Amino acid sequence: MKTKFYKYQGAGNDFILIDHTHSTLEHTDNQFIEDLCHRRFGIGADGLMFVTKHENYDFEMYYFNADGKLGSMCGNGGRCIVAFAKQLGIIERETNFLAVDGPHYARISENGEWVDLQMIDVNTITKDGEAYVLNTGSPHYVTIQNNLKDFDVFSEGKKIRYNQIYSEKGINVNFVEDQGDHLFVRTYERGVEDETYACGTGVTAVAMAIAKHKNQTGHIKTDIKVLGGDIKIEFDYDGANFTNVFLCGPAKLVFEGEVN
Ligand SMILES: N[C@@H](CCC[C@H](N)C(=O)O)C(=O)O
Repeated sequence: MKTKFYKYQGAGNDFILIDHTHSTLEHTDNQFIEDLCHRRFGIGADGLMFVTKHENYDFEMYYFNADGKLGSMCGNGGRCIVAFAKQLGIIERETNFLAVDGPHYARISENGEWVDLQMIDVNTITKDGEAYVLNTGSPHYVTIQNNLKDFDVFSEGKKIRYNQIYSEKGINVNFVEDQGDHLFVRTYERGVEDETYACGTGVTAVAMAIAKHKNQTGHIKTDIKVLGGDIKIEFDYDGANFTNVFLCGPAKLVFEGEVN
């Protein structure tokens, strides 16, 4: 049987999307998902998502990392699945949907190519040496790095992700350089086990860590550059809790096709 798929990207974080609204998602073939995400032998993607029906929400998001395993929240994936739900006619320009970390509100721009996604509130940031560790739907490690353009994100990120503290559960590792009017961020992603062009929960974690680092409070807007484009983060921070958190950026259909 052939399965129709759609390929989306959000700031270069790319995903395979499959409409599964006709039936519930009871079994998943994790090897097949890994094969489809493979960049040489498959379609190629950082992850794969199913959109399914839900009684109390517009839809439910199921996200798998490129390794074929069920992931934690994917922010850029969340923005792409919202654009996909609009393409399928499930929603108009606003939605409330369910993901692995709970309900999310999102709104789509008039041209359909920019999605603002509300993320979970965060009230815990810990430190690991000079680095910040927090969960924005997925676990993140944030560390400041000078000359980030020339830094070996793959090797250094992998070392942290697989060190004694994090190797069992894994962690996404973000390196950030303050470039004045914006932050430049590069991320080593768990589940892809490589650097990706963008990580939505990652840049959200970075914006929060930098606000804490600089002792900023109030309504904070952060412009972020990643390898795949530009992302904006907004939240309120009272010195302890991050609320009204929005991850805003592009979400675009790249191509569609069928797999056997
Ligand atoms: N690319 C994602 C993060 C996806 C989750 C992650 N790889 C994990 O399971 O740890 C994003 O945009 O947030």
